[in-house]
Amino acid sequence: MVLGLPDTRPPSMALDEGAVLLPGFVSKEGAHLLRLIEQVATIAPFRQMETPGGGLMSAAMTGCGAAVWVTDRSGYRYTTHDPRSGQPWPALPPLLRSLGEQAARQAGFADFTPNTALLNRYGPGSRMGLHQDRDEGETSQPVVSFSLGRSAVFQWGGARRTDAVRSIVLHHGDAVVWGGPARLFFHGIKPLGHETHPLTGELRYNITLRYVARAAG
Ligand SMILES: O=C(O)CCC(=O)C(=O)O
Ligand SMILES: [Fe+2]
Repeated sequence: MVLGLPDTRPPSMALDEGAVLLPGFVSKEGAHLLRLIEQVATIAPFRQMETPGGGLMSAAMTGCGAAVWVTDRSGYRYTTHDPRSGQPWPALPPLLRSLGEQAARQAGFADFTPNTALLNRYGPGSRMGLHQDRDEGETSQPVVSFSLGRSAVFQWGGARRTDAVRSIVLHHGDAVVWGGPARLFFHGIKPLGHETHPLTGELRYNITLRYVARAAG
């Protein structure tokens, strides 16, 4: 949290069956996680990817692990290699894997075996439209999301795009886990404003840990 105010939120808040907000779950490790992001980005830099429709994603993305989500004119998919460099994606740092497993366990998913971390970087005005995470080829494992730096408004919907959407502010160090009946629920991020965070300035980072069962080259 910013402004030095005490965080009065409970350690776990249910959003839906299978979906949990864990306020401050990684706040102690936040600075360390930001350094890990920097290390990944040295090898596989953040880039704004092209959508199948020809637009640009407003968040810049990269990732690490066995396979990473990419988008270009030919569609959405996971690849084992960074298309920019032709090299395998950087390895998934053990700390990330372990924090992901711990958050999942806390949310009731004891058997999470993450093999990828997608990294999103949002600047002022960056957003992520309402979507489902459905390219993993596997929905029996949850998605674990860590928020770092600037706060953002997370939109949490339901199984259908037209379901009501709740707005939840995610702060530095917060984790959200969704799996089971909520695994394919729609979610997104509203456009960021212009506040700053002591560790990241105007930027927000998000890490999602996932288990990917299918990937292209
Ligand atoms: O930035 C976030 O909190 C959500 C990111 C997300 O939904 C995704 O990467 O699929
Ligand atoms: Fe998502």
